[in-house]
Amino acid sequence: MTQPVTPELRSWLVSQLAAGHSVAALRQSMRAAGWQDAASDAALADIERGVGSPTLPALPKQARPMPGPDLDGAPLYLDAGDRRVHVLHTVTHPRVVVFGDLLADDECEALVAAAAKRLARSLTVETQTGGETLNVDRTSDGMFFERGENELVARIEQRIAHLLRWPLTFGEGLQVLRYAPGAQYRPHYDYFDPAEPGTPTILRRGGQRVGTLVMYLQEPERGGATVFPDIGLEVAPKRGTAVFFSYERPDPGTRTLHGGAPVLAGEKWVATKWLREREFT
Ligand SMILES: O=C(O)CCC(=O)C(=O)O
Ligand SMILES: [Fe+2]
Repeated sequence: MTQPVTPELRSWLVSQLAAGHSVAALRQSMRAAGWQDAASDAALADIERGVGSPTLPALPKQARPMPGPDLDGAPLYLDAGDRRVHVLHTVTHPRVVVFGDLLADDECEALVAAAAKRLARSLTVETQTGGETLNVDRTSDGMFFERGENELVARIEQRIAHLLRWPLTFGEGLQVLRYAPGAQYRPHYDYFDPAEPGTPTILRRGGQRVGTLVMYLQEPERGGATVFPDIGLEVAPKRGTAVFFSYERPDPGTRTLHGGAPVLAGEKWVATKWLREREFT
């Protein structure tokens, strides 16, 4: 006999997910409350897919959990667990939020230093082997940290999970990019293009990307804004500041086209955190 999944249970699950609880934690609480795993899994799977079922009325579209800060009451500051973050600028469609003081200067410097070592090594390897094909759309150099790789990375990931109310385990590892003068990242979407043949394989690791946080670690002297051509927004790459945006479906209609404008002088460093629909493994 399968237990019925009531609309109340469903909305409770949605709110718990939105509050940042992991699917694993919810499954455990449901088991403790006497739910059969099959019933929990069915409810969670339906919510993750954002669809209804015969026993489960479909949720209104806006109820699908998405990452994002709690802007109720138009706060000027947000509690990110271990840090008070400034709300500098918001856009509703697409959802864009610019945060000030998300990272301390010494955190930015330490991330750059740790990434620089790895970047230097990977550049050497590439020169020796002939390297990967040059991507003309992105002329920056990049590396990835493992999730929770060191104390600093773990602390920043925890802060982001708190601020954006999205489980830490749904995030990809932090990516660090360095833009030398002249380097840029042409406008693109961060979601995986459903029309690309490789996309189904990529999606097995945690579903689509649904949100992006670009954190500025080192500011160039000129240039290097993060630009959103569809909405005429340019975010200055100020150290410690970050821009967040989300996209509830992999579609240009989300107006999340964005890029890194060419750096005109100096060096720009950013760290990007991409958020997936589900646990990223
Ligand atoms: O460097 C920037 O301003 C944008 C970076 C970006 O779009 C990305 O990492 O996906
Ligand atoms: Fe991007």
